[in-house]
Amino acid sequence: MSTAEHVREIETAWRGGTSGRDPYVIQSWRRCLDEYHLDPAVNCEAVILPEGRLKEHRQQSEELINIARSGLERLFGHVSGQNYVLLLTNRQGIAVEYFGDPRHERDLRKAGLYLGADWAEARAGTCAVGACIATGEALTIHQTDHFDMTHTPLSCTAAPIYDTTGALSAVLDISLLSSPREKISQSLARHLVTTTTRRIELANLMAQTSRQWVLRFALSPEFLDVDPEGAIAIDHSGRIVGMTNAAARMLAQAAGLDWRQPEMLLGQKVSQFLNLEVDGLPNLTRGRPTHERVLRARDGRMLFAHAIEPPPRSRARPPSAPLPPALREIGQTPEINQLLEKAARFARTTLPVCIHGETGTGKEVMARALHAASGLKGQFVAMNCAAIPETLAEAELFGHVPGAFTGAAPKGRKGLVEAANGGTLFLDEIGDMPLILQTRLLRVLAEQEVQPLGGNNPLPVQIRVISASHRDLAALVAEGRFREDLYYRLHAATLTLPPLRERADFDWLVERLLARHSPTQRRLTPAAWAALRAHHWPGNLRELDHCLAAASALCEDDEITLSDLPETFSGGDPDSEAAQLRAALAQCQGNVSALARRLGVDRTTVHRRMRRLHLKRHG
Ligand SMILES: Nc1ncnc2c1ncn2[C@@H]1O[C@H](COP(=O)(O)OP(=O)(O)OP(=O)(O)O)[C@@H](O)[C@H]1O
Repeated sequence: MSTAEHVREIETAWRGGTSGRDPYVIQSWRRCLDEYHLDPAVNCEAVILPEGRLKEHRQQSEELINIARSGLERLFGHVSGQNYVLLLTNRQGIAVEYFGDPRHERDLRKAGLYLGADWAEARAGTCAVGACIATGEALTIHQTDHFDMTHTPLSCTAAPIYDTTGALSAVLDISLLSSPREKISQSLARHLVTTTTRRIELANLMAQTSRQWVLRFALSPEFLDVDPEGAIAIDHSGRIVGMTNAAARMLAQAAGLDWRQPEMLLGQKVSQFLNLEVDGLPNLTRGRPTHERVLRARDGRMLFAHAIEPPPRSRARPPSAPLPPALREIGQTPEINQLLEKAARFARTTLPVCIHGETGTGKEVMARALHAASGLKGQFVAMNCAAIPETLAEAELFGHVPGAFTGAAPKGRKGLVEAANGGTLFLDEIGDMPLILQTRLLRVLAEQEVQPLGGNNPLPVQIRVISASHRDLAALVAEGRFREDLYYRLHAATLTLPPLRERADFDWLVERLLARHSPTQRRLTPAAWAALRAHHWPGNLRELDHCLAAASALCEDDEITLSDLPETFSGGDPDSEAAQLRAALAQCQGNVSALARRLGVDRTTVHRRMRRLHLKRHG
């Protein structure tokens, strides 16, 4: 088909002319023209994200990739030798996992059948991943079904993967660079992807469920125990707390509801949908023959069911779930790990969290990680209470209506509280918040609504507040400079970050920050390592970050030496006792015994001097 013919066909279909295409193809063409304003006459190359952005997307999808991997490997095994490529994309349409024949890597990359490819409909036009995200259904976009002529050689089949709350979380796509002309040739591909996504969802439900019953079901008894169609997680009171997409469709059909409204299903009693009470679950376990484990849905359909009992609660602490990826980035010691496990538990709640720690210890980084791990859909909005003059802070936080005060924005302005609606409001240096603002903030938190300055209509808001301070807030309360009621409201949960000088993962942090600042792999010489380890780090991670950024900028080859470090390390005042001792320590590569031998004193003397001069011990 020529480009002109293709464009003509799209235009005819857009005007409502008859077409032999599947309705979902026509609907996607319409979206491309009406919503994304794409032009079918203009060819666009496949978009592949740069390494850094791909890494972010992969980190966010890490848990899913791990659960999906064995299903993907198995599927790739089935189709190997037939030139199929598998892509797992996130819900934005970015390919975060890829299985393809390395011999065709160049062609696959060019066609966008590659890791990091962006298959969002708004950018790629009609394509299987994009249409699957838009419709939530499995489908095939075959050759000239594609909107953009760049993609018309391809045949792509995609199926959605839903999380246990019924939200679309990923798409599995199986594609061919070249395929037979008939679209029907891809029905087996469609069957394979839907089977795989169903199994991935089942595996995900099992992985997410530890304290609930799981009810698996099938329409016929033969495959019930080995390959069920769907599954539901049920809590001890008989309410549905998780489900696969096939289960959501079954439940919705049973009650005459729409499966696309999972909120109508989650939290409901299972007895609303099936002739089953929670007490009946033990009768559906494996101990009973499959053909006797029969249930009837409220619409009269018969189902075969398999109930899996929650594992008994052991007295010992259960092994902790893997940390959300955003939190894993923060540190590596057993102490930090304990803190991160605590943070992961807080992240799953809406409790206000107060983060303590000296300046630069990573309080904002922790707040952002908590937000990322919370799954909240709204934004992360930060305000530094110490940086904004008292006169402006009120309007900044709560917004204002037009003409609310002299100098107000003519159209009014949305405040940070409103911007954070549905997300997280991070209040840094909360101890510096003026008392009048504390009173207003308390009212917003108590009433869950905000009234912009000069306005009469309060707006309902749902925000999660994370606050941080390097000051002793309890002391500020005692001095009457911080409201006691606000203090208790913000301190539902607390996290305290250790100063850098106390962190045993210092070397790990240095390596990570170095990688962040050096495009190429850079090493530190032993003397530079020793100088860094010996430093007292009053500015904590921020100071370390800046120090390594400066050293990376100065360093001309792939080795950072003592002279690349800021002057304080190589001894700004070479005659000062601290500088001399630091330099001598660095020359001995941080080894206190070696230094003691060299100075002709014993080790305790060296240690005493180091303590006095705030020098840190090697390692
Ligand atoms: N876990 C970490 N790994 C690497 N870098 C980090 C980590 N935590 C913080 N940093 C870096 O340290 C610097 C300071 O972090 P952040 O702003 O979160 O600290 P803070 O405690 O909020 O500071 P302040 O008390 O001044 O508000 C930033 O450059 C950040 O990138």
